[in-house]
Amino acid sequence: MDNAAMKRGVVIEDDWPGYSLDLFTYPEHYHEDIDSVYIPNGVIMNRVERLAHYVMDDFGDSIVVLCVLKGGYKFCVDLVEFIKVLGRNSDKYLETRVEFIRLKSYLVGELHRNDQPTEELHIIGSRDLSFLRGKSVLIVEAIVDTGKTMKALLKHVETFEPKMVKVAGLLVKRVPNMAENLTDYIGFEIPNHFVVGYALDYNEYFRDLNHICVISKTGKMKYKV
Ligand SMILES: O=P(O)(O)OC[C@H]1O[C@H](OP(=O)(O)OP(=O)(O)O)[C@H](O)[C@@H]1O
Ligand code: HPA
Repeated sequence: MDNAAMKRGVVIEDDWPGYSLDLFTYPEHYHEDIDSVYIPNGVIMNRVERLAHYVMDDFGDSIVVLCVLKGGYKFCVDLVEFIKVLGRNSDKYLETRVEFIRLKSYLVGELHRNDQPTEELHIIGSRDLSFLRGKSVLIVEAIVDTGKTMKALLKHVETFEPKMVKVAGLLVKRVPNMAENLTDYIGFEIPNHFVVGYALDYNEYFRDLNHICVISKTGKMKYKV
């Protein structure tokens, strides 16, 4: 596989319908709210393990992992766990310090409402990132959609003069005017659908779903605010 293809991660094509819900287990109360299992949990986990290998190969002996809340928490936990396991089973140990950051979009004063991104982004957690100075930083984010969040965060992080910054995005959406080269480690490149699960939410619902799923019309209506 060439470098460019590897960089895109697992590419999920536009016509991928996902797996029938009957083939997997999931919380029964979401039965009407999701259309399909888009990426099963086991596939996510194996891909995260692969990304942990890439991270191990690229970084020296220590990193600061900057987890973007809330969506990034599952990916962050699993990625760091795989990095630790790899370290115990090889002659290289990558020390990880984990920090958290939360971004809030202002305009209507709320985080993403329904599935519509709002405009301006402000850091609301861990504003002072001076501990990043001179450090190797890995930003861990669940999804890069319009790329606005990541662009704003990268700009903010760079002001603290880290030694290097890389971005791990579990999902990158294929959207018009897709922001190229924001993400160094991509789990999956996905079509422009609103997805939930594996800590990704729709108005705070579905974070407790282990698979990544496509929300149904019923689900959108039911949890609309
Ligand atoms: O590329 P973008 O279009 O900027 O979208 C990506 C961001 O949107 C979501 O966060 P959200 O604001 O919904 O907060 P949450 O993770 O706390 O739910 C997601 O977790 C990313 O951080
Ligand atoms: O597809 C998505 N799902 C959940 N949260 C998101 N934030 C941006 N895009 C998405």
